[in-house]
Amino acid sequence: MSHFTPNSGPYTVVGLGEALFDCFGERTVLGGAPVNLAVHANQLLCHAHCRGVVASAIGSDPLGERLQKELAARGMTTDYLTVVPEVPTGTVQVTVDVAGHPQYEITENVAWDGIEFTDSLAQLAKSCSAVCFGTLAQRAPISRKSIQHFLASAKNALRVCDINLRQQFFTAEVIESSLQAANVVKLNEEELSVIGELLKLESRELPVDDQIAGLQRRFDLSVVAFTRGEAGTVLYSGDERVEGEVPKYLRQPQADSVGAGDSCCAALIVGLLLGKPLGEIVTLANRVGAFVASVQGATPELPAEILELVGR
Ligand SMILES: Nc1ncnc2c1ncn2[C@@H]1O[C@H](COP(=O)(O)OP(=O)(O)O)[C@@H](O)[C@H]1O
Ligand SMILES: O=C(O)C(=O)C[C@H](O)[C@H](O)COP(=O)(O)O
Repeated sequence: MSHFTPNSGPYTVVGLGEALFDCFGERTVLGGAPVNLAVHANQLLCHAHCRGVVASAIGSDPLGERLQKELAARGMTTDYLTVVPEVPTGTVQVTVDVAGHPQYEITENVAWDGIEFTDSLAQLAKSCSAVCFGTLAQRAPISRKSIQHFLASAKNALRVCDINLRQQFFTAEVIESSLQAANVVKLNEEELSVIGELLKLESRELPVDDQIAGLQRRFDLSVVAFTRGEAGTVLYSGDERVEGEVPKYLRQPQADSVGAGDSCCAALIVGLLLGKPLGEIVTLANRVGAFVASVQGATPELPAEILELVGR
């Protein structure tokens, strides 16, 4: 595949996988890459009667209830959250260095490890416009199977793999099958290097552009998004390589870059669905990512000047 042809909407963008709370000491905030992604896609698209949706599982506990309330407060459906009563809602301990870069300690045996492929998820898979998934939620077999089923059923959708390699929770096999199932991939330099090694890509010792060309040759990818923190995002599609200006937002005290990647990925998906040129998409992705990196937490309200870029 060299290009994705968007349909005319209305669009449903699904964040599929871990739904959890990021814990910064005593402060706990909504998190999980698929949740962050869906919240931002919902903000960017809701003016056009489109939506971001979280497909995950929560425990039968106060954090599970809070997760439902937080999504509802953002005007989002909780219909695709199943309850797994025996285990807790997911949590992640986040530590942030002086530059605002996070490190994650992800709790095991939690509700999002047990996402079942229910009839309602099967319907969602058939009807959604885009689904974003990663490797972390595939660490346990129940969720791994459901994610694979979902992707196999989402034949007409943009299937975006935000690879998000976390701790020891990935294998070469999961990376390989995820890249096979995807038509768009988002990754950063460290992830590119780990993937190159694990999949024994011939291009793994070459400069980044050549490594990405190697990835494009090996997998059927319409777009590769390469994220570089404050240096901004680069998009690769066919022979095109597009980068853009990275805006400067005043960094708030206590700012952290948690969620910058997820929000940037949401902007990428929205831009592709709306059929925007790659140059406009990279501008939007850089703005959204830079804004989220300048504030505390992963799911802030986006400013009007960003929403206007998608035609609000
Ligand atoms: N400190 C920053 N200043 C400006 N833009 C940023 C900053 N951090 C992230 N971004 C934007 O967000 C995108 C994704 O952030 P990054 O932290 O690189 O994601 P990932 O989670 O994929 O490693 C970057 O490519 C860039 O566009
Ligand atoms: O789900 C995970 O993988 C987590 O570790 C929880 C975090 O909320 C997000 O992942 C943040 O993701 P970034 O946008 O890459 O900063």
